[in-house]
Amino acid sequence: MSATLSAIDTAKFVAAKQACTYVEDGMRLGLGTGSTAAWLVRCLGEMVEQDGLRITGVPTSTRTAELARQAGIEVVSLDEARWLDLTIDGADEFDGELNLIKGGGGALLQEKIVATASDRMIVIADATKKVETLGAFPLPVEVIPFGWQTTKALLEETVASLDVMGETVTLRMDGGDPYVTDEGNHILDLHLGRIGNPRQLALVLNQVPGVVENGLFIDICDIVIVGSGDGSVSVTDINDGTTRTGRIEIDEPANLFSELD
Ligand SMILES: O=C(CO)[C@H](O)[C@H](O)COP(=O)(O)O
Repeated sequence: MSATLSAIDTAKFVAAKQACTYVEDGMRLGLGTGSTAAWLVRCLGEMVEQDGLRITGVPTSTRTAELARQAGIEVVSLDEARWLDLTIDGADEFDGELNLIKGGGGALLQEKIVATASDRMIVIADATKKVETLGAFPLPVEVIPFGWQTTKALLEETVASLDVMGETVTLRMDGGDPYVTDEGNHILDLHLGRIGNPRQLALVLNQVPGVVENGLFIDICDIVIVGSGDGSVSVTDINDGTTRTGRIEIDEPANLFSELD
């Protein structure tokens, strides 16, 4: 096992480390899902173990719940926590207004509920997630299994007016079977290329019968932390319009790294 992190893992790690500076003793935290959020959970676990940090975490997926428990973080349900101080999560894309596409990992429903139930949401990402206009990443839409083909046809009709080309709506697969979310639903990915008006689209999609939730996060994210492979970070806060830069000293996260293999 190499002890050196790749540039992309370093970027995710330093973004997660920077996000940890927002975490205070006693906080109730929403814990995101995905490879970047996994770094966060490992970093928080280290703070719990080594610094005696006391936090409770509400995971946004069974995967994150398992990881958080392994890391020694006290896990509670959202119904137990009711309201959260902060949610930290990854994203598939973010734009200049800090609107997001999420759900590449299939956890968009719990992620949106948890982030919305938080005083603040911080997104941690590497620079590849920043876009001028959302939509190059296929937009995930969670739909109930009943009548999903009808829902797919209605979604195709809905997005037809957006002037998109080709097969625009595809059922996400897991091996040979439809992907099943933690809530027992399926995911339809919308290949739009460009989303001119994400705010409007988010509202329209949720009007289609069978749609449970879509992966557009509008006015939910407060701060985006972008990490880079050289250890630098940039922090953009939508509330005061500032972007600050800094650097995280990377002391080899050997104990964290070992859990990746
Ligand atoms: O929305 C998500 C899961 O549903 C993830 O946050 C998103 O897919 C980013 O994942 P990663 O950090 O692995 O790139």
